[in-house]
Amino acid sequence: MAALVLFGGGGDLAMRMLLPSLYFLEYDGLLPEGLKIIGAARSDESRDDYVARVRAAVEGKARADDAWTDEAWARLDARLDYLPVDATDPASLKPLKDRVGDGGVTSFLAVSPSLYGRIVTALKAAGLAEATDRVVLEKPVGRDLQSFLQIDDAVAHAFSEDQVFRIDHYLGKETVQNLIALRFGNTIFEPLWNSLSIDHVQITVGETVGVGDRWPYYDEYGALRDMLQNHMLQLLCLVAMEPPSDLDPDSVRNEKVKVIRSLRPITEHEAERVTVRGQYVAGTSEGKPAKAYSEERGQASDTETFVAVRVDIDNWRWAGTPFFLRTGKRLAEKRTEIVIQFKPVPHSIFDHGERGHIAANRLVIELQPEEDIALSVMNKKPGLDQRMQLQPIQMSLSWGQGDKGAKPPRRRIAYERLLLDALAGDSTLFVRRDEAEQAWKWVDEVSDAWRGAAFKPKQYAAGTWGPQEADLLLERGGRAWNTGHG
Ligand SMILES: NC(=O)C1=CN([C@@H]2O[C@H](COP(=O)(O)OP(=O)(O)OC[C@H]3O[C@@H](n4cnc5c(N)ncnc54)[C@H](OP(=O)(O)O)[C@@H]3O)[C@@H](O)[C@H]2O)C=CC1
Ligand SMILES: O=C1O[C@H](COP(=O)(O)O)[C@@H](O)[C@H](O)[C@H]1O
Repeated sequence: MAALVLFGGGGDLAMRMLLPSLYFLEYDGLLPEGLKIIGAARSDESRDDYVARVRAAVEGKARADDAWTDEAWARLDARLDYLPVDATDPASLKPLKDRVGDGGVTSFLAVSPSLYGRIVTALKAAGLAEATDRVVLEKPVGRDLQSFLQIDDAVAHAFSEDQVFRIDHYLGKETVQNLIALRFGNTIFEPLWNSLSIDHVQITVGETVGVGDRWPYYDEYGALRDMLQNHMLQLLCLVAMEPPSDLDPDSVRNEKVKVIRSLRPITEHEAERVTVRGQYVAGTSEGKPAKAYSEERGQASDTETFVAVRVDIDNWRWAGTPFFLRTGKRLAEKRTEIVIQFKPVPHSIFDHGERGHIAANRLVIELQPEEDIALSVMNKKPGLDQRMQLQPIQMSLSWGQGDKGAKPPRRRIAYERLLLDALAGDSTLFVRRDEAEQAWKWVDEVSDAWRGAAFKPKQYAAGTWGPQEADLLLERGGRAWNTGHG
């Protein structure tokens, strides 16, 4: 690959995530030799000004991680360039094509998704969609199935599927990949990984931030389309999928798509029982007063900033084991976790009141703020009590704690893994067209059900875990959201 072109290379995503990731890859000596990195946007900015902005964006992050060296920066600086282009206009792309030559270009579209269709068409016309070229698309691709198909048809007209890399940055997170290792690198979990042993699964992505300046985008999408359609369904797929026969991109994605196709549709009639929509009102977030969403937006809105759903997967492995998903802005904590709640023992031999209580085993896969996998098991309390007393203990399977005293590995930005894979042409951790299509189909059904049932968001105070209906969603089945850490 001769060049990586960041369309929208001066924007928020590029400056906060992509360019720092590229610096860290450079620091670790992982970028392909000779790769040029070109920022491309409409602003008439000089190379020097652009590079100075990149340095300002990268240096603080790298120093905070104790990973800044002048040598690594000099190597990245030597690769960097900037070209003012309107990516929707083939004529404007001509100088870029001349600059990168024929050695293969990866075009990363860090621009508004509304431009994707026109940009890929222009890339093809400008000779930047040849067999050796690739395109990386940020989420969200589309706002519903119809708009997704419209954009993706244009993409398919310019690039073949193996040249297309649809990013879901959650798939680049270390613990998400560790989930694959846990499930398929060990024998002990697989026999238990089904509805015979697992009572239910919870997936929580809690954020403390509000929508803030992003509301023009967010108000059109809401939590269902911004988070559930992509990140949360991807996590669900990795928990629920059958073992793929190998780690080939298509083997893994074939299994994921089967899961999405097995999601039980949510009907208008069911919407109230199995889904919760919420929107934050004023409250206290991380010790500070927080405005209501409608105040941030400047007027009332029916967009949900919180969603919780009971998802049933209609297949042999998961029949009878619900998956509960919840995500929202301005929640009580920034916490992302997957909880595998095992069934209780069928009969307790320690049944002497509270002291003999047996908590069912629980596997907690924490992605944020810490990265850890912890299994809770019951254990005997040490001592000579006549009646044996039990206590739950947490067994941490954390990857960082292997060598005692050794510095844990630097926590990588998810985009590091994904950029490296896109440059190498490995699409295992990217979303295939049919996966995105099926996910939009299911999400459209949820959205239609909400519309049909005139289902408005319930209010919740900023700094809480969402509307109380989200608790009821589990309480109805005698369950509760995980509140412990681990
Ligand atoms: N920011 C984030 O945290 C996240 C962003 N995303 C996605 O990433 C993408 C980019 O988001 P974000 O960085 O926030 O957006 P920004 O608005 O900050 O940046 C967009 C960039 O696109 C450039 N641009 C606009 N039109 C054109 C054009 N015709 N040709 C070339 N460049 C153009 C703009 O520069 P100029 O005006 O100079 O052309 C600007 O640099 C979106 O798809 C978003 O949904 C996804 C997840 C998180
Ligand atoms: O894609 C998105 O993800 C972020 C949350 O990402 P995380 O890695 O910090 O968990 C979310 O804030 C944003 O709304 C959404 O577009």
